[in-house]
Amino acid sequence: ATEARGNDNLSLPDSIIETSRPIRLENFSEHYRMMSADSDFRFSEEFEELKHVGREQPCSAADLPCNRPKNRFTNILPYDHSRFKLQPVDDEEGSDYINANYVPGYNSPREFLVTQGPLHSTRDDFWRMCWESNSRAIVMLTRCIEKGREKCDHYWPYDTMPVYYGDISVQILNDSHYQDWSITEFMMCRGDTSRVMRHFHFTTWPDFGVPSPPQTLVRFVRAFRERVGPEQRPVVVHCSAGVGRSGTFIALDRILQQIQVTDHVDIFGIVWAMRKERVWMVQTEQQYICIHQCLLAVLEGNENQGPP
Ligand SMILES: CCc1ccc(NS(=O)(=O)O)cc1
Repeated sequence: ATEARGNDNLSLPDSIIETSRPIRLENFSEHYRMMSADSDFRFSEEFEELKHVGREQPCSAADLPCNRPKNRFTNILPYDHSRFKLQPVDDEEGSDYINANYVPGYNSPREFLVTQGPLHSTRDDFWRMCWESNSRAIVMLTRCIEKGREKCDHYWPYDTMPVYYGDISVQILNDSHYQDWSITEFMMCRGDTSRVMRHFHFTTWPDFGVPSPPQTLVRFVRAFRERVGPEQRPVVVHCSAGVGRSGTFIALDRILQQIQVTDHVDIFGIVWAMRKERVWMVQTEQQYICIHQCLLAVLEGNENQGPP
């Protein structure tokens, strides 16, 4: 059985602390049974070992007085080393700042640009990030309002009239609605250049929770990945804080591609690598377990079971 491992000495470099725990796919079902026994005892232990990963890294740009109002949550700040930098505007202090980090995926070490749900005051910066990063896809994993609270600004047009966000115009070209998500195509224009940006909006994922049933998330990741290939452009991913649901989505996307080509999976290592780049990626233990449940459903061939 996997003994509880890890160390209490948090100053040890990653090279000494284990940063990966690969599991053979043929053993995954037994691994899940063992980890979930006794009320998820070993899942709790393993998730706890991720608690401090990355937390020693500075967030000095986020902490500048001119940038503090740009953060939706005061305790969810981007690490300096992996943050996305907007093209600075003249000598305007903080004009390169947005609460967003590059996070690795299966296809690239900077495959995803993970960010908070834009504020009304930062939505122009959000579109500038989409443009300046050369992204062609946005994954949104929250509703704008949940339980009466604003989780994200409605940063895109309500109808097919073009809307300017700073010097970028956005116009809805078409949209498709499904039970748990919608897919919209925008035309983005800046100066004489125009691009198509696709928006994948998952609408039934409760904050701090998990999709129910987990298979719904598997189906969404598949719907996303069959439309967005492994191209060399970052995918913008956000929820409200840009950590819990965003990290869970990225972990599953990476795993579903990896199991096509290898006979093992390292969920612990994937979450470790994400947390080195952005705080709290996969925020709750239930989200960590959900990733395992999604993989189990795929391996057991019932990813299409449960409510359609
Ligand atoms: C405490 C700040 C905070 C708010 C919301 C979330 N959830 S989310 O990252 O899935 O949007 C995570 C953290």
